[in-house]
Amino acid sequence: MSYLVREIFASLQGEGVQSGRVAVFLRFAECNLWSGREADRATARCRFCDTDFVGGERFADAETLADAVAAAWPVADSENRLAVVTGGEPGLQLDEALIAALHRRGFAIAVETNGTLPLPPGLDWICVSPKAGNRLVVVRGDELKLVFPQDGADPAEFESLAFAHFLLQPMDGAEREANTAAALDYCLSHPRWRLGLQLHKSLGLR
Ligand SMILES: C[S@@+](CC[C@H](N)C(=O)[O-])C[C@H]1O[C@@H](n2cnc3c(N)ncnc32)[C@H](O)[C@@H]1O
Ligand SMILES: Nc1nc2[nH]cc(C(=O)O)c2c(=O)[nH]1
Ligand code: SF4
Ligand SMILES: [Mg+2]
Repeated sequence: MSYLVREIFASLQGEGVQSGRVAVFLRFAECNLWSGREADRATARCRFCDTDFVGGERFADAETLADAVAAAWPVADSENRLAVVTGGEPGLQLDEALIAALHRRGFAIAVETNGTLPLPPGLDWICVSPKAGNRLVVVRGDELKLVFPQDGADPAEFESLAFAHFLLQPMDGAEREANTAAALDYCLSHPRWRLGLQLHKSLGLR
């Protein structure tokens, strides 16, 4: 299978429980909840996206793509390699062949997903970020990272799911400050939830 990739870059994981860890980001093009065009945002199934995932480069097969990810690892040795597979929605393209090819190159593989599409087996870390009004099919994993607040996605709805960590990530945009205060308040009164801030944005990283 071939893959349409928006970008590949090294940075720190800026989100979630693994925040601060060095990673290569593999950002796939395309999402099942938004076209990525501003003209469609108001009618999309997910309307607050902070990411440009339109277009990119086509990789012919898993080996070629895994080579490009490995080439982006910032140091010569392969200690503690992590690939964060994101998008767009990685559930559209990520498959077992790519997982195997990345594992062969020494990467642990984390995925950032909206949880509405089934994932292939073999992932090392699954982060699901639910989008209000869109049914989850990925109902277990390592972290559930809810962008907060969202009308129609009360944190309490997700607490019975089989995740090891529950995080609120303030919705970025015009209301970021107010959303951060609201998320902090929620966590202070609901200790199961941990506040997750987008480290890369405050550091000016990608
Ligand atoms: C761009 S998405 C790509 C992965 C996948 N489609 C998803 O939604 O999880 C990466 C992460 O950014 C989060 N995100 C998107 N827009 C955001 C915003 N405006 N503020 C805070 N987090 C946001 C998503 O919820 C997700 O956890
Ligand atoms: N540094 C950095 N960390 C991230 N964690 C999740 C990201 C994403 O867009 O999925 C992201 C991102 O875009 N940059
Ligand atoms: S599901 Fe993820 S990639 Fe798709 S529009 Fe929403 S935040 Fe962006
Ligand atoms: Mg991002």
